[in-house]
Parts: sequence; C-alpha cells; structure tokens
Amino acid sequence: MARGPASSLFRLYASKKSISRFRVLVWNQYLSSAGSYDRSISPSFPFCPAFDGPNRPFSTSLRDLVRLRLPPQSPKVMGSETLDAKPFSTAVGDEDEDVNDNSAYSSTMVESECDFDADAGKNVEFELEDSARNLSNCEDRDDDDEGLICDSMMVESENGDDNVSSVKPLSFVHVASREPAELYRELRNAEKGAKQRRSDWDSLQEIFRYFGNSGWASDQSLAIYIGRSFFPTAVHNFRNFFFKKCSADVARYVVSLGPSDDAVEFLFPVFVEYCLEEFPDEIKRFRGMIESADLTKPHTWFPFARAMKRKIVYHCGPTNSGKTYNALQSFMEAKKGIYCSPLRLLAMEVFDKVNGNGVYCSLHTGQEKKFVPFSNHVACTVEMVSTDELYDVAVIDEIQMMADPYRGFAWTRALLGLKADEIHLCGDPSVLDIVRKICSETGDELYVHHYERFKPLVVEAKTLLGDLKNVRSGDCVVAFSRREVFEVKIAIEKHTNHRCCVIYGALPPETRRQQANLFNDQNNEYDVLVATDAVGMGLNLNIRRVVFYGLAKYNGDKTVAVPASQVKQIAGRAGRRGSIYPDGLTTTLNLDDLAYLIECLKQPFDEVKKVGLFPFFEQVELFAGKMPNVTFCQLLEKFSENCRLDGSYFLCRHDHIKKVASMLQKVPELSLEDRFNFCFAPVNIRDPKAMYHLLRFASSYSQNLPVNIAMGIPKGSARNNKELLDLETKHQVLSMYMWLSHHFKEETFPYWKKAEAMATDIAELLGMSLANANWKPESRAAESQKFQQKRDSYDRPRSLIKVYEKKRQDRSVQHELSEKVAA
Ligand SMILES: Nc1ncnc2c1ncn2[C@@H]1O[C@H](COP(=O)(O)OP(=O)(O)OP(=O)(O)O)[C@@H](O)[C@H]1O
Repeated sequence: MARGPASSLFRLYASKKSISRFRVLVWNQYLSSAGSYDRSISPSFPFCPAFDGPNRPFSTSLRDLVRLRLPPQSPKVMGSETLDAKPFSTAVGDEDEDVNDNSAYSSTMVESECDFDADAGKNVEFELEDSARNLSNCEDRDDDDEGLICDSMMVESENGDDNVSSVKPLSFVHVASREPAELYRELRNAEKGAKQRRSDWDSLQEIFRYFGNSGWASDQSLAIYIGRSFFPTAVHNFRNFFFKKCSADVARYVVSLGPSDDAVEFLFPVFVEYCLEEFPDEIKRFRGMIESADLTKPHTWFPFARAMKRKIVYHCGPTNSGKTYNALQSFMEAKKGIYCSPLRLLAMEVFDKVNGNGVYCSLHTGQEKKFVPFSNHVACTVEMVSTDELYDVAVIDEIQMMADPYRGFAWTRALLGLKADEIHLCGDPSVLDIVRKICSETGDELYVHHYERFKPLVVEAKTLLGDLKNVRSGDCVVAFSRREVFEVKIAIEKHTNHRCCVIYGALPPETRRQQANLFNDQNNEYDVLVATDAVGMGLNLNIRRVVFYGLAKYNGDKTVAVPASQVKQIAGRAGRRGSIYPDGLTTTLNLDDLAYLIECLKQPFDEVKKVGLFPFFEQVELFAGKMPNVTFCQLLEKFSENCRLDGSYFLCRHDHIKKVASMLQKVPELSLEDRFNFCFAPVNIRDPKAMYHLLRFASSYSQNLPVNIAMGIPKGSARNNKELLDLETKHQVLSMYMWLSHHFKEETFPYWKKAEAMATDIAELLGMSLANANWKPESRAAESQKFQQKRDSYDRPRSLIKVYEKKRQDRSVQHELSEKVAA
C-alpha cells in the first residue's frame, strides 16, 4: 500500500542514525508535497490523528525564511536592518519556491537566497536593552517549578542594579539558522546556562508550558517513539535541561518568539535530539510496543491468498435485484464452495436451499456445526470463515458490512484471506471503491456486475394517516424497539381482524424463521408482520408493503433519525420476485414522516472510505509481551491507542469486548488466549443474567471443571412479558454455551448436545408465546419506569420533516431579519 510522506518520515525518524538534517529534509519534502498540514493525511499516519498544533513544520526551509524574522514588535530583541536570518536546515528541493511573494521581506530574502550557505549563518547584531540587570533572589519565588529552576539558572531582576555584570550587546550566529543537532550539542556541552532576567524567565516558563500542551508536538513526538503518556515527562526534563544549559542568545531568541507555535517549532527539533539521547530505553520500549501493534498492510497477513491470482466478482445493486441468486448459482456449480453470511439465519436459509437443490452443503456457525456427509460446500457465518481451506468459489454476502463499526473486521478478513479462485461479493455500491483499492493492493482481478431492482419500489403517498386500522394484509410494520413492536401488535390485533407475527433482534433465528414462515403461509390468519430493523436482512418474506411506524430510533444515548442506508435496506424488503407480492410498496404511518422516507430512498449510497480491522489473537499476544502487568481490558485500550493503521482501515469498536473483559477480571486464572476467546462469546452485555452466566462459565472453565448449564426450562409458553424476557435470556445463554463448546475443547463444555436440545425447545416455546402474546410490555413495573424515563427524553418524532421545515423556516426568517438589519 502506498504510504504517505508522513510514514517515510516515521521510518527515518525511527532510525537514530539518521542525521537531523536528513530528517528535516524529509519533513520539508512532506510539507512541500502537502502544501500545508492536511488533516486528511493524518489517517495514513496514525500517530498524527490530527495536526491541531502549528500549521508549520518545525524545520524551516528556504520557503520559511519569512517566518524566521525576529518579531519586529519584540522590544527585547531588535534585529539589524539587514537581517539575514537563515534556517537551520536547507531544503534543496525548495529552491524553486517563490519567496518574493512576501513583499515586506522580499529584498532581504532575495539576498539571503543568493548568499545562502548551508553551513553557516550570518552574524546579526542586536541591540539589547541597555539597563543593567541584577540577579533576582530565587527565594522570592514560591512556585515549585520555579524554585527547581532557580537552582540551576541565574535569574536577572527586571529593575535590579547590582550583582550582575551588565549584559553587553551580543554578536552571534542567528539562533534560528542553526542546526538543531549542533544547537543541542552546544547546550549539552555548556557548563551552565546564562543568567536570565526575571521577565524572560517567566516567559520561558510560559513557553515550555505551551510546548507541553502542544498537541502538534505531542503528535510529532510519536514519530521518534515518545508516547503520549511519556511526552509530558520528556518535556519536563527537557525544560530543566534547557534552563540549566541555555545560553543568553538562545534564551533571548526563544523569549522573542513567546509562547507560540513558532516557539514550539523552533524548540521541537532540539527536543528531538535531547530525547534521542536521553531516553533510549523509553524509546526502545515504546517502539517495540508500537511495532507489535502494527495493523498496517493487512493484505500481507495472508501470504497464501496473496500467492493466488483470485478473481473477485462484485454483484453490486439494491435489495431484491438478484445479486445473491446469481452468486449462489456459481457457488452451487463449483466443485468446492463456501458461502459467508452476515447472520446465522441466512446461513441456515442457504444451507436449506442448497441442500434442497441437491448440492450437499454443511452448516458452520458459531453455535452449530452440521456436517453433511460427502459435502464439499459449506454455508457459514462470516466470522467462522476458514482462511486455511482451498475453495473454488466463495460468496461473501452483504459485503458493505465491511464498514460495520463492530463486525466489519470479519468481512475484511474474509475478503483478504479467503483462498478461493473466485470470490463473489454481494452488496450495495457503498464499498465498491474501497474493494477496488484493496484488489489493487492484493493483485486480484475485479469484475463488477451492476444490478437494478426487479420491480421499482413504489412509495404510497397516502400513508396510513396515523391510524393502524389502515393496516392491510401483507403489510410489515417496522418499529425500532421491542417495546414498540408489541405495542403495534397489540393495537392491530385489538382494532382489526388481522393477526400479527413478530420479528426482533433478541429472538433466536429459529423463532424468527418460524414467525417468517407463519407470515409467508397464506393458509392461516397471520397476515401482518410487525418487526424491528432485524427484518432488513436474511429472511425470505412475502411482504406487500413496508410501513414505517416511525423513522427515528433510540441509539442507547439519544434519539436519532434512522440512517438512509438502513431505511433503504428495510423498505427494499417489500415485493420479492417469485413471491405473491412481486411489486413492492412502502409508506409511513404518519404523513409527517413521508418526506423523510422519500428523501432516504432518493439518496445515493454513501461511499465508504474505511473498512474495519481487528487484531488476531497472535497480534494481541505479541503486544501483551510489551505490556506486562496490565489487565486485559487495559491491554485492549493500549492497543487501540497505539495501533497503526493504513488509511483505508479503522479499528473496530470493541466496547462490548472490554465490558466482558473487565467482568472477567474476576477470574484471574484464565490464560490470555482463553480470556480473548471468552470476550468474543455472543452475550448481551446489557443483560445481567446473561453476563452472570458467562462469568460462571468462565470460572468453572478456569478451574478445569466441566462447565454446567445449570439452568431449567419452563414447561409452558410465556404468560407475560417477564416470562418472555426470561425465555429470550435463557436461549441466549444456551446459545453462548454452544458457542463456547465450539471455541474451546469439547470436553470442557460437555453438555453442548443438551444445550442444543434445550435451545430448540425454548425457541419453540418462544414461537408459541409470541403467537399468544397480547400483553403490554410495560406490565413490568420496573421496566415501565425505565421506559417512562426514556420516554421523557425519547419522544418519537412524529414529523422529522416538520422539524426540519420548522428549522429551515426559522433560519430563513432569521436570514431575512439580518438582511433587514443590514439594510
Ligand atoms: N434469475 C432468477 N430466477 C428466479 N428467481 C430469481 C432470479 N433472480 C432472483 N430471483 C429471486 O428473487 C429474489 C431476490 O433475489 P436475491 O435474494 O438474489 O436478491 P438480492 O439482490 O440479493 O437481495 P437481498 O439483498 O435482499 O437478498 C429471491 O427470492 C430470488 O430467488
């Protein structure tokens, strides 16, 4: 992968042998190519997440001569009229720069350009204030830091008149034009620093404080492996060193710059020299840590896949356009194939469908391994993909999920690592460009097939006019919370003759399928589906019309408008080729939401700039070797702080993993690998019961005891919301047990068969419970209270559009007013 100039800077800085000038040259090169700091560059240079400091380099090339002037406003240092300030570095590449642009300084600069000698600056005379200065009494100062400095540094009093020989005008090589390495050597070799006036001393204090707070300096320091946590200590020591050793001319120059970005830029290269010499161990340690957290060039992690010339076929289009159908044709025709699904449910669907077509196919998900004898095909969830096996054809469904903040890494891994001659990607166009980029890195051939919906999706402008009585047979009403799903179901069943099936995320795949089948079957009374966004993927449904109950959802923090891509995906479920409703319709419950729905459907797919990555266990293990004595949770935090990524990748969010990791701190006996695996177990971190069971499983495991399920199953279906929730939790715990049994040695989780049977029973009970569910989810007092609190802050926006329009109107009124005022 092409890396920006910043990363070459990184490499150069990494070597202590590189001489300062060379480094400065590279830096200048980087800047001249960038023009100025470009925030968009920073992602490719992970150590510089944002250049929020000075917008100049620390090194001055010829183009920067202008900036090396002594500030004319400075009363303390007055430069001679023909100030030939020279940079301390010469960037040959900058010779073409048009320095005459700056009229105020053009004449001096033209001259300095002609006379420029890289190795020596010109003498510059400065007039210094002529009053004699006295040493101040250090004991006057009550500040601790200052006291520390007073030990090593002479302070002149502003108005004192004795103790100090009067300072004579100095004639010196201009400080700004000196090589940082040379300047540093001079400071280091000085026996002691010059006496300073109190005001200068105060200014220097301020300047170093400014330096220590500079995000820019802290970011740049990472390039020499001075970590963010060590940076303040390094600055503190550097400051003490500077005060101890600094000569009068250097101090004056720094003071003349004041607490400013200019001062930071000037001091930074000297600071670099100081750090390289003073902190070799710290640098080595941090460097080792950084190198072990290197997630750059992920395509090189799969050398076998790289040795192949793979053909990538991108089936690109909206929902219900035949992408998966076509990819599956190639899959079934292959001698050996793998289908990678985003959901267990979809893997099961494909497993059934492919076997139904007479092609033996096994099923492999986190929770189950169904091996079909003689099968050369496998349908799996994307996390379970094997990058060791060789395949003729692989299908990766919903490829746009590469950009998913939590799970994206699984798709990225599958795309980069699959050893298949032909890989079919199915998805919307949002990741097409980034896939193209990845293919250019991997050397794979990319073919793109574009698709259109079989039948266009039609928006019904009438809406349901806010009344659920207008629901019709074949409708799928989409709400964005489990509570709303039940509210809608109860309302429809109470006020109409329709019966509702329900689908939401917490239901096991088996139950979702059972509900989908109930809905698809035309020979029963269940003709309406009420679902959350879980309906967007993986189910073959006969939906005539998708009705949005609302278009806002609570994201755990606040209520937000449902993103356009999600609205499109869900609305696209309406109408399906081969079903009884081939034409798709969509609308909203309330007229107010209609405009937002139309706006979403019209919006093109956003182009994804980055896709997810997450380290393998081996990478985390390597990193752990550099970070002894930290908890696993801290280890993950440190890893995400320090990992390096190329510009096309982001580190997937792992808050849920950290939450599990911090709970598992209670089980100290777990090895790092076991801990890592336990953290990936599918658990709802907001469900304390499920978390409790995970902790119990982990502690039994750590004691080498066979892990018990230790859970009973209710005899009948749920009679209220509490019992329904209990069934859902129980199924999740069993599913977790099954997952663990497939990820750890089988003998440690010996009851997986029992767990499987129990899970099947519970899924059935859940199906029966849902068929009869006519209770309000609010029946549980505590739950109702919780929801009430949420409700206060969570008012389902009846009209997002109205809100927008009102804002727009307000703005235009304001605009008119301001125009009137201006007139
Ligand atoms: N050539 C075809 N012949 C018969 N049926 C087809 C054909 N292409 C697609 N279908 C049917 O159309 C429906 C939608 O196709 P498919 O699932 O491949 O669409 P998709 O673009 O992958 O949509 P989604 O992303 O929603 O899965 C399926 O039921 C599929 O069986």
